[in-house]
Amino acid sequence: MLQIDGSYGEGGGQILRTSLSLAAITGQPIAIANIRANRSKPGLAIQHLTAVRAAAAICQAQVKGDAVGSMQLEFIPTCRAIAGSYIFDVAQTTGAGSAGAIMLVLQTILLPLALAKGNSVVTLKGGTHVPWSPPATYIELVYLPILLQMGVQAQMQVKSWGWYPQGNGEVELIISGQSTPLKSLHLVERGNLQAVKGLAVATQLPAHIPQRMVSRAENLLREAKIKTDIQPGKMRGIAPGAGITLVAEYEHSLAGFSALGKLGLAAEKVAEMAVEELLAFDSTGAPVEEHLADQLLLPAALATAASEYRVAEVSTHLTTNAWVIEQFGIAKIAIAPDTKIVTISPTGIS
Ligand SMILES: Nc1ncnc2c1ncn2[C@@H]1O[C@H](COP(=O)(O)OP(=O)(O)OP(=O)(O)O)[C@@H](O)[C@H]1O
Repeated sequence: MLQIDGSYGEGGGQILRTSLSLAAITGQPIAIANIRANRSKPGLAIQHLTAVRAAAAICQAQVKGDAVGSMQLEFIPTCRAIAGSYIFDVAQTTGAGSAGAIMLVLQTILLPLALAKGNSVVTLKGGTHVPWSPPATYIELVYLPILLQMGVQAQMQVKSWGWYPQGNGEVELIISGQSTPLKSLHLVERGNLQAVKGLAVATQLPAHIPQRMVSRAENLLREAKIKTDIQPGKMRGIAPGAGITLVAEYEHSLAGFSALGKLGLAAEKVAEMAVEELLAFDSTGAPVEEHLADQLLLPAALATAASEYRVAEVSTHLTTNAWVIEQFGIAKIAIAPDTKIVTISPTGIS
């Protein structure tokens, strides 16, 4: 059984999720200790427990330690991931509604199911746009399009938006499984910034809220001489909420920046937060932003050939995720401190 130390580096939930994905892909039994040891409330939170249950369902794993607050987990797959129809609902994990981040659950099972034979339809219920996780719009407009370049065929539709704290959002994910390895990724040069696209959304709030986010973002970006195409939308959701995701479309790359509204925060301010992040990233010249940087390691480690990409920032999420992947012996990962080029050399899955 492979032993993983959950307190390594960042010591957060990603160590668990990447380990679960790799266990479901390789069939490798794992034992994780010190889960989320570096967080103020360590151990499995609802989102993480839902990810454990989801990963266990797709590879029919035997699991010990799957309880809220648990800092130890044993996860023994009885097979590699199997395509099928699945429903994962954070409310079923808790017995009550929750805004547990379902995009992190999605990322746990996506690659195992994409590499399985046959198609999968997955419904996920919970928080779709919640802090400290990729918003569903980011997954749809940035993460999945980049994965498509690597050969991962998956479409996602947000049926209902789930914000913190009520959650109760819903997405449907359709994955065309292929049982073939992925193509490598080369994002060292990004080319010119062609346009900034995006989506500003509100649920159960007046239509002027998304419109004001769009106007403010477009004005700021036009001042910076950037072409824009940002759409406002009034969407379905059980509670009031608002947010914006902007996508910088470079010739060879995509980068996403999101901000969430909250009571007392002007719609214009939400737009400004996302634009500020985008402009700061643009000035780095890098093709890959901080969040995508850690999220691309796993698909790159599963590719047929070496991948390389240049990142704006070397985060502890990036270095920690690289360490987790190396524990499974499926890739060697190097991060050059001067050029910030990440090189992933897959060694194959036995
Ligand atoms: N605004 C964002 N856009 C895209 N991705 C994001 C954004 N914010 C966070 N992420 C991604 O969400 C993931 C969060 O990982 P992290 O280890 O912090 O896990 P966590 O399960 O949320 O738990 P923890 O509570 O332990 O921090 C990372 O992959 C990070 O890049």
